[in-house]
Amino acid sequence: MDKVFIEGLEVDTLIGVFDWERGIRQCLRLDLECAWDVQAPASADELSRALDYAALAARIQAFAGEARFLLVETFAERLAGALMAEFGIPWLRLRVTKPGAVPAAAGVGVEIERGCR
Ligand SMILES: Nc1nc2c(c(=O)[nH]1)N=C([C@H](O)[C@@H](O)CO)CN2
Repeated sequence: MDKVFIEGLEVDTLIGVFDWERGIRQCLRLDLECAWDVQAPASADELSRALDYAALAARIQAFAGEARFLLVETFAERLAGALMAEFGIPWLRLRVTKPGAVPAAAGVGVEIERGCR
């Protein structure tokens, strides 16, 4: 299966369950893999047939800018749904890391897979 991916995309968003988290913005780090045929855009050498990773990244930044979720689970689910619907992605794996949440850990978060390969 071919994939288009974005690795280590950092976004600022309002996220967290505690009162002190509702008044600040925090960084999330996103790793995204999307099933997408690479042969067709490669044979035509045309961006219009490719899954445009720059457009994906811009949409993710806009989503994070408006989001106000409590849980990283909710952030991941809603973002995955939006990207699949808007870009026609049949399958994706999305990992959302909240780097500062547990100081003794390099990162904590969730990873989800949605759709069919
Ligand atoms: N499974 C989760 N556990 C926790 C979350 C979360 O979003 N999903 N969030 C918090 C707090 O917001 C924490 O990140 C503050 O440091 C705790 N556990």
